[in-house]
Amino acid sequence: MIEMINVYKKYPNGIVAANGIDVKIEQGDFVYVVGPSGAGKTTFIKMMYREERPTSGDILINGINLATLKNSKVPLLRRQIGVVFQDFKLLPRLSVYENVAFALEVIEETPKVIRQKVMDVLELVGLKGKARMFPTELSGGEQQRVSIARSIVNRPKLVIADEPTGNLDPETSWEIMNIFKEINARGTTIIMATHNREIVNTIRHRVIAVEGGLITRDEYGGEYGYEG
Ligand SMILES: Nc1ncnc2c1ncn2[C@@H]1O[C@H](COP(=O)(O)OP(=O)(O)OP(=O)(O)O)[C@@H](O)[C@H]1O
Repeated sequence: MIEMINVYKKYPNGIVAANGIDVKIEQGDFVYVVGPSGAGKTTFIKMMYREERPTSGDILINGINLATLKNSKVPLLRRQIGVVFQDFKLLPRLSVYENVAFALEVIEETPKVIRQKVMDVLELVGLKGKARMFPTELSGGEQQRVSIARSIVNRPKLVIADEPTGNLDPETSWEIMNIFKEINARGTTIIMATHNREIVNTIRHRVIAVEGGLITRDEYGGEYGYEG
């Protein structure tokens, strides 16, 4: 379970990107975070994996308070949270297999366990046959599949995605959504910031709307509700 209590975030330039956010997200929820550009969506989700620290307030993830968590404990936290970005952030010199294995190797898994886990997730995302290829040899959709495989290889209970379909064509975006659906069906919480109105209005889930650093709407099965 994730809980934010009166979370406030002011950047050094004086911009307030979170202005007293209170929210609870239960294990297994699927949440879209929507809102206009500059509303504070990325800040909201960055605070959930401690990419940003709140200026004040508490952020509890399964009992761990991210507001006070020591920097030395952040790598351990990150292994429990999968993160997916709009621009994939794959390592260009590593193969598909190595990009995914990298996340496991840092926790000193045995080669046999690594191989099994990597091939299992590559199968889940439909890329088992492309394990030896390099990111530049893949389509955008395939690169996003690798990035999703990497995010779930440690079997995190939470996957956070910031505009995961932002660089993809509509058909590929639906395919990527199917993978998130599969991950969510296994009990993993998904928190996804998105500008994709069609997806939000078609595959209905909880919608948290952020505007001016505040949650202005929080609705199960809600609509996208913005023009942009
Ligand atoms: N590192 C930073 N330093 C200073 N200001 C920042 C920083 N990151 C974001 N901001 C500001 O905080 C506000 C919220 O930004 P944020 O990226 O969270 O919005 P967003 O809703 O994700 O926008 P978009 O949909 O365009 O990605 C904006 O005014 C932005 O300029």
